[in-house]
Amino acid sequence: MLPKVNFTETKSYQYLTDHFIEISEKHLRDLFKEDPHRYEKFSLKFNEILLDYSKNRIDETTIALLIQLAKECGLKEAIEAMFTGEVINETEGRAVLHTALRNQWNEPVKVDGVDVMPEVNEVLRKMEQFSNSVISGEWKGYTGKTITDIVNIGIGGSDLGPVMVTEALKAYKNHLNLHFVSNVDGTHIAETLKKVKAESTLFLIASKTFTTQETMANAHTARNWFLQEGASDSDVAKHFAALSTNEKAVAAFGIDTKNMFGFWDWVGGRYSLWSAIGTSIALGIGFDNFKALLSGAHAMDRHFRETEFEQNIPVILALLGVWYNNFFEAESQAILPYDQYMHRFAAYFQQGDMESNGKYIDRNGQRVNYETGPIIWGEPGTNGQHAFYQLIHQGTKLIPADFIAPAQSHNPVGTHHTLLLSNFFAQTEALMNGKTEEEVVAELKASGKSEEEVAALAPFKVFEGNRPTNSILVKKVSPETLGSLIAMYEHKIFVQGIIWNVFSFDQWGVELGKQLASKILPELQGKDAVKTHDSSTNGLINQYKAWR
Ligand SMILES: O=P(O)(O)OC[C@H]1O[C@](O)(CO)[C@@H](O)[C@@H]1O
Repeated sequence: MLPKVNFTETKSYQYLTDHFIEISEKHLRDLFKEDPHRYEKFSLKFNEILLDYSKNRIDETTIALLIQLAKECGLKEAIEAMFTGEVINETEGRAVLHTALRNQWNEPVKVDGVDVMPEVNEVLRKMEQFSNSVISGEWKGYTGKTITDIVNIGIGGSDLGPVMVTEALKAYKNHLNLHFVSNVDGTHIAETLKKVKAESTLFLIASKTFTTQETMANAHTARNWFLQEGASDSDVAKHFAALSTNEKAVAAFGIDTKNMFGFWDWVGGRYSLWSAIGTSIALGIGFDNFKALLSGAHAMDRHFRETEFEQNIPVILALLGVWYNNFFEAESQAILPYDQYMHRFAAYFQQGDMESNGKYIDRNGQRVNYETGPIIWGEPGTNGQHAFYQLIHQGTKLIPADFIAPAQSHNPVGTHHTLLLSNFFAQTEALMNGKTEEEVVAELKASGKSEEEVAALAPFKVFEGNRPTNSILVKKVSPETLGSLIAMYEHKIFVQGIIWNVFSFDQWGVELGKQLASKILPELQGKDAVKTHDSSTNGLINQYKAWR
């Protein structure tokens, strides 16, 4: 069982409330002037990842109090409860063990007294065999041709992780073309099918439950297309595989369960890229690279479980997030990777974070009286700079941001990487220091502007600064480092869920829309005018029916 503490009733919260008044009046510029050792004090290194969190609106007391808060909320016990397979997803009655999927040291992990590692290793072995045989060309399609294209059909956690990872690790890609179909909008599958040939395409139907409406609709369309292209029912086995926990539904769909890669109910959808859901990753970058991704995540798991909170990267990131969310009242958190390959990283953690901690009921079943999960957003630098950074620099909202960049590029073309990184370093410095009125006036005068012009323009050119950032500099975006980075954010989300006292591993909030859609579907299919809803919903449905 997880602790169920209201963090706003702890002693450390009270101290933090007083301390906040003091810190909120200070400018980061001054904090750096007062203490020239901030970087040494507020940076951490783990393997080839450096976290510099010195450009945050904190001092040593802030960190000490936040750590005290984590302790008062029972974080240590909670971490152990997760790693040891306790049923911490209480509303669904499940353990939470994505860490077992990447448990490369193979220590036993027990669920209901049974070690899950033999089963985990067995699925990994099957994924290895399968991906090797498809990549090598040993696996043949129904006309005897080798496979050239993989189409992963899944949504949410059965799509976002594989998409994000295969994009981030594109530099490691082999000859197989990867396609991902998620949206139930027929355009997504139709446009994908235009690009592939039935005889050389392998469809992976990725769905934990194997009941998700979008995925099932796309899977049926793919199979119908496959049969229309000249293949027969008996050819389906060579071209369709399932990644799922639901053997019965897989068989009912017509996929040979020999081609099924299983996982377990203790793997949450948004934490499932490490499981059989990662088969498209293993196919696209090879099993050894997939294994390296798991190793990187495992290394971060050990760091998270074994390191004192003061040096614990996910814990520190989480506590900084709580500091801004609950004291500075920041509503969102930006994730800004200065790496084009990582262009889906923020989108991936929109599900990871917002589906986990976007909850207003606490673990006692009570409505919370404080803010929980932030809005996560972001785009890769430098594109973001030319889109929304204006608001981060001079807007009225405080947007704490994580800047992520690799020191080495996979594409060292001319001076591109140096240009990119000069922006990475410049942005966090600019956000921290800003530009004072004095500096602006001096600059305008030096450019030959009149007194009047200087006075008129100056307010627009001033940057308050004092905008907090984390800089996460990695050596290179390798499978190991990416694995560690993903696990780092997963654990950050876990820590915040513990402090906010929410259940981070269920997602009841996505059910209502699904329920209503299934009620509306037959109404759309019928001819009669719809009168069963409010006037807005009726009006919209009936106009749709008139226009379609
Ligand atoms: O893998 P499944 O069962 O198709 O579910 C897909 C997604 O749907 C959700 O349940 C809700 O969006 C996610 O948590 C999950 O990742």
